[in-house]
Amino acid sequence: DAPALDIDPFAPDFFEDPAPHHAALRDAGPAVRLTRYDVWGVARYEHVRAMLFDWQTFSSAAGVGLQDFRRETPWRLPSLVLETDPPLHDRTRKVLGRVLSAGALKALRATFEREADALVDALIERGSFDAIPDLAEAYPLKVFPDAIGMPAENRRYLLPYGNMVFNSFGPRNEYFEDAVRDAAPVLAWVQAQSQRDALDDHGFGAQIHAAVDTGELTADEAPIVVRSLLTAGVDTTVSGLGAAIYCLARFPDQYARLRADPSLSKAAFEEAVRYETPVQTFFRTTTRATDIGGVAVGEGEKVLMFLGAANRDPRRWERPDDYDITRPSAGHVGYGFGIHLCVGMALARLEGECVLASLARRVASIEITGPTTRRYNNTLRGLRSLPVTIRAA
Ligand code: HEM
Ligand SMILES: O=C(O)c1ccc(C2CC2)cc1
Repeated sequence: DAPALDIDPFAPDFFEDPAPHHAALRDAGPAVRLTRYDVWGVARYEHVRAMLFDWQTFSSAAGVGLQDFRRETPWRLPSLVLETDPPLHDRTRKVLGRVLSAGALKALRATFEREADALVDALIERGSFDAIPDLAEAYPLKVFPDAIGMPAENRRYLLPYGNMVFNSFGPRNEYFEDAVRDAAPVLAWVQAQSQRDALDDHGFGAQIHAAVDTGELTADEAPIVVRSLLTAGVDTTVSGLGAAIYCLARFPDQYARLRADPSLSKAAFEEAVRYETPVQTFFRTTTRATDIGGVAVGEGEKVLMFLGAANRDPRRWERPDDYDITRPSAGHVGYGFGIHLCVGMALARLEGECVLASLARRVASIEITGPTTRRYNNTLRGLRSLPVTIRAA
């Protein structure tokens, strides 16, 4: 019968070094029974990619976490994009896709570049700092809430809220319990911040609420669609930027290549997203009996997609464990694929490109000069601390 493993993908030894567990999962078969949670796990690139494209068989509407919304009350009101299937998904995604389109973001490029240069110059003055709070967190927390149209105060709730939600996709373990301990003020703030009157007239928030005036969204839906940006728009790019800085600090030959050609900053960010896969896992729920690479899977089963394992699958990637900024990393599943492909991808890439280009032009070297500690979260992969010393170019 089906291959089975007793691993726990939501535990410290998995978080600290997923590689051996990912290899065991890929090698055990196309789909593996995760006996600890009584769900399926899929880790090979070929099958993860196929699942992402087959939304009819592998649905998001029962939630993309371990919780099955058909059987349990969701921890929060479900997202109207992430946790829906067509046709509802089509309507809400169309609004977000327009607001966050590469064309819409052109107007932000100059601001994003200026903010990156200002932050990097200030960090050069300091010389030594912690690249996670002082750079990976500081930059998205400055540019993204501005782009949404949020007031300057109260941005401190964005990270705690993201931490809760990304933990809520996993089991109700200590990481979830710790994250939701004092949730009330944060949840109240998110609800208030998503309302039309809490957002300035020009940002992404106002543009989403304007879809009510055109009848594309109802007045009740708009705040939930805005909530999607508050949820997914910060903690993800924090992890992505942290991953990129960590890669460039660990692999100085790659940083030297970037220094020689700052136009490689977009590729360097993308390869970090493949290499570290900031969003490690998501679930789907089967809508019918099916098979994954010949392994029979029943109807109503939760299937965990290991995006991080797929992005290191030797069946798909040459030298998968090398961080190589000249590799063609197109096709990685770090942003998902198919109808739920990350709608904020262009924004994330713009942030990554701006920060890495500023570093490439202004900073001669990035050295890790203290102990790194990892953040434990049920979905997000990232460091808690990355002490570095940088030298001006
Ligand atoms: C490096 C940064 C990011 C990574 C790695 C990332 C990753 C992902 C992944 C893997 C998905 C697919 C989820 C699924 O298939 O169930 C996704 C969807 C999504 N992302 Fe991103 N994301 C990033 C940045 C952003 C940003 C900056 C925003 C908002 C501005 C955003 C908003 C969303 C939304 C709303 C969805 C749901 C789309 C849908 O279901 O149609 N993400 N992201
Ligand atoms: O719509 C949402 O609330 C939402 C929450 C988390 C994500 C993760 C994948 C980045 C995406 C969307």
